Amino acid sequence: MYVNTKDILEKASKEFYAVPAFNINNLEFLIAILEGAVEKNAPVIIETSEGAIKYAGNGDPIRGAKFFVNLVKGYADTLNIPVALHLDHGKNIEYIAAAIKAGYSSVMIDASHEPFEENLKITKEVVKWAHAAGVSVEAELGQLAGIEDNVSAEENVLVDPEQAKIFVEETGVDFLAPAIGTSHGAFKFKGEAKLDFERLEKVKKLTNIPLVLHGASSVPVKYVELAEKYGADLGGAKGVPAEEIKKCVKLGINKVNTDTDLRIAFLAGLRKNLTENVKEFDPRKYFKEGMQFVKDVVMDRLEFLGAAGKA
Ligand SMILES: O=C(COP(=O)(O)O)NO
Ligand SMILES: [Ca+2]
Ligand code: NA
Ligand SMILES: [Zn+2]
Repeated sequence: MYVNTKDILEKASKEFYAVPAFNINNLEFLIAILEGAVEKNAPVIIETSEGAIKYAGNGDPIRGAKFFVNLVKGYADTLNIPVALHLDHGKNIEYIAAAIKAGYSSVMIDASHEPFEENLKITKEVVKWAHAAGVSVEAELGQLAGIEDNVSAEENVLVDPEQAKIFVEETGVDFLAPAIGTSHGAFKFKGEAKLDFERLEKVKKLTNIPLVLHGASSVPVKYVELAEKYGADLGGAKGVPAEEIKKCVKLGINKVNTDTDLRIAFLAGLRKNLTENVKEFDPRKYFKEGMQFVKDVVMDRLEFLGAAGKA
């Protein structure tokens, strides 16, 4: 069933587990994710960046947002697990408005590159607007390095826990993404992963709302190697080890944004399948292996985040 993201995350926050938020751009990832969540009897959050909405709507945010709401709601309403649809890294007011109007469960307003007061002001506006439409809101404090669609920043700016307390009280935001050292994309960290756990613990204590970990892909070696075996060049790809993410969950992370891992898994399956089946020209056949790998990554993540069985 299609639900509000807040319902999923409040329960997770109370019981100290996390629910993955998987980014999609197309039908194949959506089917693989939802079938993985069904198999694990788990809640799941589907999220689309503004770039995904632009892609699905061929440049029109209203068309793209409606397309995804109908696609996700249509499929989710036939399932017995809670499914939410979230706008990831909302920055462009046109896209945020389109998502709210189309019926997204929640929207992120990402104004974390702005000065604190500006971020607070913009977020407050969006919260008023979204709440009037029954839509929940995520915001971000601090900055992640790395790239993702229209989101890019030179380097990490870690969250200030005291600021987080004020921010949550003043804005009424439903869940918060504190920057604690992760970054977007497949090339995280220069050297070892270093997440600021003490900082995370302080933010949870001071805000006591569901928290979001961005840039949380682990970049599993087996799919990187398989993709490279069939011609990809992902040299130097590195992610956040699952053990580090589990530590974050224990400290109060409840939504874990995962995009890159699904992209790499699908890429590996697609390259392998196309290479091994040179006569195949039915996409329902040559997409299958990539979809299976995406489903495997989804089920593994639902398991280690503690969302399995929580539907
Ligand atoms: O934060 C993410 C995804 O991060 P990854 O690139 O690590 O999958 N989406 O908002
Ligand atoms: Ca940001
Ligand atoms: Na988000
Ligand atoms: Zn992100």
